[in-house]
Amino acid sequence: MTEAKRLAGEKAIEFVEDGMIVGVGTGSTVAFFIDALARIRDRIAGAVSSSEQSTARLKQHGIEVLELNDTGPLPLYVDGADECDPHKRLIKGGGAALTREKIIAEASARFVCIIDPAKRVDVLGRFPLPIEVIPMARSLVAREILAKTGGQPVWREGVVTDNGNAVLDIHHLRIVDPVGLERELNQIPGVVSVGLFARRPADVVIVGGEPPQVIA
Ligand SMILES: O=C[C@H](O)[C@H](O)[C@H](O)COP(=O)(O)O
Repeated sequence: MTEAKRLAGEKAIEFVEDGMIVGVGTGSTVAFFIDALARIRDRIAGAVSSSEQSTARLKQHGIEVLELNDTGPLPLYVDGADECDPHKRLIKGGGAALTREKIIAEASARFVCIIDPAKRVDVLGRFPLPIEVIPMARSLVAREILAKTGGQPVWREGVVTDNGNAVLDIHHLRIVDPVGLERELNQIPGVVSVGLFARRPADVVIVGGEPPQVIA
């Protein structure tokens, strides 16, 4: 799968145009994108990063990292996913970076999602759904989710997000209405963000392979 991730990450470079500020996601697939971006760093105006991990890699490559508050809307966001359905709706957050990823996806005109073929599913939910929560609300949110969805919340113990919060992973969900579930879970007090990208799905999905498949 590593090779498929590399092929997807490198293909996404074709969406980068001269002078762009590029939104950059998080994860092992995005790492290949960042490495490819480094080869054209003189042609871009900088990057907005979704995590401390990606910021470190961007800076190692000499790519300037800018603040979203300073850049305003972005033309392009490139990020991976843990699952992707046929409508380009996603589960994200396996690396606990979901909140900043969601913010940058929302701020971007075009969201290009880069995945390996194993991430494709017909119905979302095989991958446990990550939820970022305010630490003091962890048990409350877990109880509400159990009651509302029947899914099994599991605390990702020891993990603290870049925003200082906790993560719950919801197992055993079969997500037939991703937009509705995203809306419902977002309303529970203490939820910071939900790793469902359904209201704002990807615009383009690149599936790594020889050759990569571009689904627009
Ligand atoms: O929080 C992490 C992100 O949502 C990642 O984009 C996602 O987990 C996919 O990561 P990877 O490319 O390592 O499979």
